[in-house]
Amino acid sequence: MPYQENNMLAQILDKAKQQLEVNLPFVLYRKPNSTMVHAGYQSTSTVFNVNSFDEKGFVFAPFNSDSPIVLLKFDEFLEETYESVAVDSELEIDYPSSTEGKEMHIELVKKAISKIENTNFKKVVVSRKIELNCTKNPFLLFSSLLQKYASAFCYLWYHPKVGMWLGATPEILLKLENKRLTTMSLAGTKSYEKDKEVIWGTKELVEQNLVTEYITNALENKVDKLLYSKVESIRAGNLWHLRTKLTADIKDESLKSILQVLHPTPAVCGMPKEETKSFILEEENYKRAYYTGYLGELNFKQENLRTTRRKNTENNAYKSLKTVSELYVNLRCMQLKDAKAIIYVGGGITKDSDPEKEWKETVNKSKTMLFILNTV
Ligand SMILES: C=C(O[C@H]1C=CC=C(C(=O)O)[C@@H]1O)C(=O)O
Repeated sequence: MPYQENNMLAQILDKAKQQLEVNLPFVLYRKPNSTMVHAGYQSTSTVFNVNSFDEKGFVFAPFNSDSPIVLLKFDEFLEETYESVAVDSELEIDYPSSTEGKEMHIELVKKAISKIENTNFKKVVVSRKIELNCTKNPFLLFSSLLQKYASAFCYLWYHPKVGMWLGATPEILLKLENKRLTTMSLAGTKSYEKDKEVIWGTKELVEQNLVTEYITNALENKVDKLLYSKVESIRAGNLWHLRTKLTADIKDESLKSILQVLHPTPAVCGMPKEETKSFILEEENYKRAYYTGYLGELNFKQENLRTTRRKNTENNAYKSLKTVSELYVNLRCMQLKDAKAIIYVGGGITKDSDPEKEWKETVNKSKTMLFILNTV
């Protein structure tokens, strides 16, 4: 059944449509496991950049620093909740049997494996893009994402001078509430199969552990009280991933310095960071742009209503303001451009990678966006 637009979001969507008609920037987004859509609209087409990370707004950052880190400054901000409807989330779709780009991707994976065997590389994430004709309404695509991927961060982002992007990412880069930091190490992929338990192999366990190791080292001198959750399997649409949640208190460090060491993590780049990044920039056959960058709220003010423990006080609640940044890694995303949808997908390569399986993994990852394109 074709996807119907959600009436409860009429105001937010109408305003975004008006922005698009006159080429003005906006972003619509929904956080994981929430039914509230946030919408920010900018009233000029200026491209604002992030430099100090003390700026406030919605940040949209590329994988590499050759594209600007864009900041949407909201002149109007709306929020609306919607009702989620039960959807068939089995994501059974026929992937178009195209093997376009297969040879090239397999060559790239083999090169990455050879680098790991012959140099100090431990892991490198290589990726590709898939271009499809698409004239679908972006607002319908976004509304569909909301219903299909409840546990993802879903967004539709537009700036006339940068482009239009849409995604449903399972990965948080960081959340910083005053000095309290939350991040995650997410890696390792298996297909989701109904009623079947996921069984992880050594390749995925090692691959994910490298990300945890990297984050630990990166944060070592910058935080206190670093704590880890146990490694858990989390579902993201038609896939399973391995995840460890990390929390800490940052020392006297700026958000900028934390981001400098975290981004790009080996969930999207590799180990060692600079060498694997150069490999990606030289050897991948296209430009990632904002895929594997990050996006989200920068320095939002949140009101905290705290209740004091003292009894018999009339005024026993007080308000405090905290500064919150919540940034997600731009994965399971696509760009809408010139009547095309460009889907971006990649995977972590280690010494145990099998090129054919790595190809299949990118095919499976592309289904997150393909499912939306095929059902709207
Ligand atoms: C690079 C991607 O996923 C990353 C996140 C989770 C699992 C991954 C993996 O198993 O390779 C990747 O590191 C992508 O979806 O394009």
